[in-house]
Amino acid sequence: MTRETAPAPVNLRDFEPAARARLDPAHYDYFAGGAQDEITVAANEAAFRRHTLVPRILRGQGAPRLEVTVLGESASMPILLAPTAFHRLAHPDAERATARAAAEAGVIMIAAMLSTVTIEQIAACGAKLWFQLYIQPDLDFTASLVRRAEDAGCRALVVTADSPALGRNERGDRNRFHDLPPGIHCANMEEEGKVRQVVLSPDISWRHVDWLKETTSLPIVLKGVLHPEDARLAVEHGVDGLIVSNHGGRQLDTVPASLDRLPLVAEAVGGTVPLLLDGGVRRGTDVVKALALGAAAAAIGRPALWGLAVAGQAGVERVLELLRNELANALTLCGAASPADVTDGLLGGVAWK
Ligand SMILES: Cc1cc2nc3c(=O)[nH]c(=O)nc-3n(C[C@H](O)[C@H](O)[C@H](O)COP(=O)(O)O)c2cc1C
Ligand SMILES: O=C(O)C(=O)c1ccccc1
Repeated sequence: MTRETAPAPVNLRDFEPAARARLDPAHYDYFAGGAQDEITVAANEAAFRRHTLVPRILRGQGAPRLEVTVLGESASMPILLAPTAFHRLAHPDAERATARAAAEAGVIMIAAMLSTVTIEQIAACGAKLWFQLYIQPDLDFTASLVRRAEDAGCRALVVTADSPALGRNERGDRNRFHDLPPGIHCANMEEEGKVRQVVLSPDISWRHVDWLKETTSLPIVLKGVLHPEDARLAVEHGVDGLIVSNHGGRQLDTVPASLDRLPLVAEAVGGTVPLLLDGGVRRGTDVVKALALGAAAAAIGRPALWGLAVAGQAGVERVLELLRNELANALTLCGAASPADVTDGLLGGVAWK
């Protein structure tokens, strides 16, 4: 028997080839790719595979409850949508489809500053939102973006700190993909009919974090923390949460897997601020491992884009539903009643290096 249509995706990884079949190859490469040799891209997923889980038995805990509260915001499960740029490349409904899916699933969406519809349009879709910011050297402009995010109802600011320059994506070079296609632009950067250039500035420093704290009363989450000393500095500077992240392997290549940095960062902050983890999260068991190593929640980047490319809002919803079901099943099989019930006692160590 020959199949006339591809089988429906049954897990997050299945969404990638399905998305690839629908996307312009240059756009697929932009989403999938990482810096240079993509060693860090591979390391992120590999790190989850190395860690083992040792379930507890006969705990009679019933079906697990998945709800969590992160920085005062409740969510239906400990999974967020990581900020990713340019959703319009994946689907005409763009970030609106992603936000509607997040609203439906009850998860927090971290809306990227470089979205292809405005933060106000995203906010109208009903999801719990945090706003991701690349601090621009023009602080008046940055402050105006912060005001817009506040006014739109965003409940935290996620400051991406791992991007003093853009990483080197050679797939983009090969494809000569350096500009957005006509009709697609960074909607938040539009001013009087012109679109401002985005600056990833090597001048951004802790001074800017201090400035931002004076500028907004929203909680500030620093994204891209890998060094325990930076985690300590972040707490000293009054940051409210950290995302342990290597930007999905898209910035400096040969950086270690974010999961492998999580225990060091957790030790450095000693429970003073909540930690989130992104990079390579593809399975419910990955989320359990992130929680066991000290994260309050995990975020997914590319899988949501694959869902968006395959079926718009419904595709992102399906990605979240699959991950939710896997997480519930993994927690049940671990004998854990809730995310808070997950400790490093469930970890069996690293199986191989
Ligand atoms: C296509 C794409 C665009 C991204 N754009 C941004 C961005 O604008 N700002 C940001 O802080 N991180 C950005 N990221 C990084 C994600 O927030 C996240 O750290 C990463 O995707 C997590 O890894 P994963 O894709 O393996 O889940 C982007 C990632 C991808 C794949
Ligand atoms: O692609 C990315 O990962 C990203 O963060 C970015 C940064 C600047 C411009 C476009 C995307």
